[in-house]
Amino acid sequence: MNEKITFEDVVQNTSNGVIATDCNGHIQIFNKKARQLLNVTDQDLVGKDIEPIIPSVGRAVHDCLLGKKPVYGRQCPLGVSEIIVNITPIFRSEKLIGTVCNFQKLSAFETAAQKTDSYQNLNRQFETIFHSSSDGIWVCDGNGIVLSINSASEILNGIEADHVIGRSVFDLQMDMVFDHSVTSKVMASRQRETVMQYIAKSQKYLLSTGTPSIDEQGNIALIVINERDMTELNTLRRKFERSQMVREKYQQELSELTLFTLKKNSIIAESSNMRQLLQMALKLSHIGASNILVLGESGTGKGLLARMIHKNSSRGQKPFVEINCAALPENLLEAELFGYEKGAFTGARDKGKIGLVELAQGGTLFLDEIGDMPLLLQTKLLKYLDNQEIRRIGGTEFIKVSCSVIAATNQNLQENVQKKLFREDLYYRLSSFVLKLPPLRERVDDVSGLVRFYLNKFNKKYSYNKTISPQAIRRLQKYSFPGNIRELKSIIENGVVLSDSNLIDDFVVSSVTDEPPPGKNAVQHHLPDTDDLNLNRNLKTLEKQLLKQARKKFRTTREMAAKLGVSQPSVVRKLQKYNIS
Ligand SMILES: Nc1ncnc2c1ncn2[C@@H]1O[C@H](COP(=O)(O)OP(=O)(O)OP(=O)(O)O)[C@@H](O)[C@H]1O
Repeated sequence: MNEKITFEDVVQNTSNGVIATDCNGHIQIFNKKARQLLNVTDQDLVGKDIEPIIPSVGRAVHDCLLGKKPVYGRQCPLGVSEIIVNITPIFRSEKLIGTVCNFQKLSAFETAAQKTDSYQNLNRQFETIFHSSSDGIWVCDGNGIVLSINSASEILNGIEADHVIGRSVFDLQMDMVFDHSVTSKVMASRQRETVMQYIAKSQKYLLSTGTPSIDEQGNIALIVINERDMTELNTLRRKFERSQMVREKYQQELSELTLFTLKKNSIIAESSNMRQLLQMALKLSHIGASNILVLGESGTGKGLLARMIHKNSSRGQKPFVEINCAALPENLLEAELFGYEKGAFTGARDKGKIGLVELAQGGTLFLDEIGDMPLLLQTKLLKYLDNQEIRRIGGTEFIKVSCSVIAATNQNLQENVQKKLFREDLYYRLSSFVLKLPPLRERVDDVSGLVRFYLNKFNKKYSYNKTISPQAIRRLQKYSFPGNIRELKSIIENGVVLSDSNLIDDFVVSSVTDEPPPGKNAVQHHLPDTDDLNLNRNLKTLEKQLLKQARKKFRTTREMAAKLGVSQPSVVRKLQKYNIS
């Protein structure tokens, strides 16, 4: 009769390891297979906590006890191999009394299957990365055969993967898929290469970098090519280059404009220091700057510069009102500047008079010879500059006047400030921007241009066709021109008018003697033949003689001033003093 199989037999002979624990995780029952798989003795297991024996299974047991739920398919390391464990809670009358663990070793096949699974997972991850990359990616083998390309590459190159996979990059190049191949470069150099490709089909520029993967034998196993679309960047670069060109063109136009401006304003400036100064002046015009102080010796072109600043500013169409602060006595100057109401003072016109500041409304007020402005008037001017309003002499009403102010002087204003001849606050108010005109002797490069300019001008004016030789111009370039451009202008005008020959050289050269003639000095030459040695009287006589001579020779007081080396207002005052008309 067949022997009856007990439950014990079943448990002991099952191919799985079986361990039962109490609800504390202590081992109560185990079978042979369990002992075998764990490679332990009975004593190692009986009543022992499962966790120190197989920690990963122990943890699973505790999970099962805590959750009161089975734990299936837990993969746990066991020495160098792995086991797969199912743990089920044991209930009696619904009370949890322990667990039963059923486990078996993973076979080599099962381990391989597991590994394949994880490879598949990895592969899936790579596939996702490969196809979701916005950069194009190609993979070629060591012979340049395309193994795969990603979706971005299909778009960037305007191709389909099926049409290129399995083909050689050399073929693709022949078929004009791209103009040159980075893969072939990598194959030749065996190192990372980068090329810029033009893709005719998609009309894109791609920056392609090929990176080789070298195997253990030192052969190129794979070449991975990464493509980046540079079309956008190239468009941006082209736009940038275009805007650069436009900027250069504007700059060129600006410098041409400067030349044009100079021509328009009859300003000659060939020397670099003068050009720089004029550029600065034009900038001030364009920004609508006010309170510009122009410094420079007499005849250097301060008035001309002030007019240029005005003309080229947004106020150019508005009045340019010029007042020579040295030319009028204090009371008249005030009336001229600020105007007066009728009957404001004896001699005032019946109707009253509008002042120059008011006339300059919206335009430019040019205060020439500001250094000669009397102190009392300086205070009134400062008040106007601060409040932008004036009150006519004898008037009660304040009138708002907005104009830009340019002041000029050949004096050292800072020195005047120190000597208390000029108000310091006014000085700072007027000198927000300072332009210093160099004397002509410091801009020799301008001489020849100025000579040609004025020769041409006076030839036209007097209907002559006089000329000057380069040698005479060179002589002029060595002259110190105490009267600056005004003196040069006057020499050329006189040369054109007075010189007998067509060539004005002789006249010009004789006009520019810096040194007095040998044996005689200027004073001796003009000394009256008298026994009267009174210094003051003789100086006055000499001054009068010189003024008379200059009056005869020059048409304007400015020209006289240039030659005499004093300011024009002082010439005017002296002419009045000696009653020379
Ligand atoms: N760069 C220049 N190009 C051509 N002409 C010039 C130049 N600079 C000055 N001039 C001419 O020289 C003369 C004197 O110029 P301007 O009256 O402007 O000088 P200034 O410095 O104001 O003299 P002052 O201090 O005596 O008033 C003018 O006829 C002017 O046109």
